[in-house]
Amino acid sequence: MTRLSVNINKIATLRNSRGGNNPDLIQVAKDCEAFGAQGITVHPRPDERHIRYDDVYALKEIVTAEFNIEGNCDEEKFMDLVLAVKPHQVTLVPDARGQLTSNHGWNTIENKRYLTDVVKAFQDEGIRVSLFVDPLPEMVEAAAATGTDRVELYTEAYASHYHQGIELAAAPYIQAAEMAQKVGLGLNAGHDLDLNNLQYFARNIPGLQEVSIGHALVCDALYYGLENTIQMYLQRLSNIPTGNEEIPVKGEV
Ligand SMILES: CC(=O)[C@@H](O)[C@H](O)COP(=O)(O)O
Ligand SMILES: NCC(=O)COP(=O)(O)O
Repeated sequence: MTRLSVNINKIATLRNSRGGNNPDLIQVAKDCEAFGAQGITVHPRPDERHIRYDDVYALKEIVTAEFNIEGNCDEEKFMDLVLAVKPHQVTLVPDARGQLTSNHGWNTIENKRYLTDVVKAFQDEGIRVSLFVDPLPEMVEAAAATGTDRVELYTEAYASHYHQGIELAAAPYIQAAEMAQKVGLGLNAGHDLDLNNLQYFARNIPGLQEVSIGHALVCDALYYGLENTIQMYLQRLSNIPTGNEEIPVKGEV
């Protein structure tokens, strides 16, 4: 079954908006796990607009499910943080400092040499590496040459076009996923996935191991409550026909 990693960035956004500790990010992470989340994802950005670097150290002490840290390895502080915290997984995202949110994947062809070195630095510390990429088979194929364990498909285009034609919206992701299988990469996905678009995606993308979902899930929790909402997302990921079992991946840590 595709695993659900809950991104708690927006919990930190709400907390920071008043300068106190409400909502308590650490307690929310514990509760997300208790409610069924199979992972916790955070994306500490250089401006610490939501997740602060200190949060990551505190979360490391309490997260018992998969801990996934996202960020840009161009930032030395991010590299140092991840190598110190040693999460289960690091997802490398080529975001510039001023971006509102993540909006593109790596050019794994142009950045092959650089990413190869970075991937090794994390793998040498026992950290699984996932590269955030657009749903382009050539970017997936080139990602494999860096030695990465997985790629994460950037799903904003799927979410944006889902309503105009679901098969057409999913087609590039199926092709990218088939390339991932061909080159022996594990497969994650994320960005703008929600209760409406998730089930079709999970049922039709071969080898999908993990989705990380935050913004829509936190918005849904305002109406349905956090426990209910996590259960609703897990329900979208359950009863997936076999054939989407986790694929053992070379170098998987
Ligand atoms: C990499 C990705 O697509 C998202 O996880 C992103 O990290 C969300 O960041 P914000 O929560 O800052 O929009
Ligand atoms: N990698 C995607 C993620 O962690 C959450 O993205 P979103 O659901 O907040 O768009």
